Amino acid sequence: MPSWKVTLPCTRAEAEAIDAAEDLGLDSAPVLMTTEDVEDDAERWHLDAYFEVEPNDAAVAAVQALVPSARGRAPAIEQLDDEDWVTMSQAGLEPLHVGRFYVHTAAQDAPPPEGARVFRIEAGRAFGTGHHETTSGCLAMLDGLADARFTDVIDIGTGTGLLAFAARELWPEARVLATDIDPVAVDVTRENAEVNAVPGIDLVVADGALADAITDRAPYDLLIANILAGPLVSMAPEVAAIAAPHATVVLAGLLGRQASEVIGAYTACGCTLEARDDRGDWTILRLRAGAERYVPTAPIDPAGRDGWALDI
Ligand SMILES: C[S@@+](CC[C@H](N)C(=O)[O-])C[C@H]1O[C@@H](n2cnc3c(N)ncnc32)[C@H](O)[C@@H]1O
Repeated sequence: MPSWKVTLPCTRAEAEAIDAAEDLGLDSAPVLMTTEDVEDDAERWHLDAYFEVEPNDAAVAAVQALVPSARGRAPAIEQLDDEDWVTMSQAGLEPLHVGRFYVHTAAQDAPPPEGARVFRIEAGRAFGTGHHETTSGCLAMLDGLADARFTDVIDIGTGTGLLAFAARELWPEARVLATDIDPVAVDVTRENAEVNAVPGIDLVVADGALADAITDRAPYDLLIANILAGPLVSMAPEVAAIAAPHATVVLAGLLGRQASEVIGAYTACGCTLEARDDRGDWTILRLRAGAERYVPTAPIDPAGRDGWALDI
């Protein structure tokens, strides 16, 4: 999770021109947020850039370059603890209504729409209040599959658990396994499952899809992974290998310009593209696994995955 913040004042025009997922050409891409501050009846704006690692001089310079009006001003650089980030990222988030799902955080208590399945999601130290385009896009994609029948579901990179909970709601008979590389996310998912009275979510801390706890219960007929383009590409053979013939695969976390590379990686493992939803800079893909179970052509070594650092 992001843990450093670089702040600079900016103008409204600069704020409006800044894109949250702007590619600054850095190894560690920041999340950018612009905020309007009202002080003494005057309109002021500032830019916050959240980094997962301490920003170096090049990273700070890249942020400064976004706001020429702040030339000569020293940026405020602050280290955040996880709770600070979470509080900030949840503050002001409006409840979200996607298909039959209504998602809110503890900060909002407006009455939900009648008939909606309500999830109160605390991100804790994990990702996924539903407000990111990737999460809401996956929710919409799952909601659109409500008439399908699935018996074995896996949510790889579950974050707060929200997508696994939606799957549980849509397919009450299915076995649902939620995994994350981050043990904190698994704890947060367990807590959220309790708060929302979501039964029967099995949880595993695992990197990718190679762990015995995952492969032992393969194949899965619905696979969901909202991670990032690099890991999605390098994980394609292991994800395809746990998919049942004709399984549905929902992928997110990729930018639109990365879609062809991700689609190519899964096509090479027997999948075909069925649907694509572009939301802002982000793209959600739905693919169908091949008619026969995919067998990787070479043994997969997670330590040998080479796509992780790719800026594709
Ligand atoms: C963008 S968040 C998505 C969270 C949630 N599924 C959602 O849609 O809101 C990506 C999650 O994937 C997890 N992750 C990253 N790399 C992973 C890997 N190799 N294996 C499993 N999970 C991974 C991260 O810890 C994080 O919780």
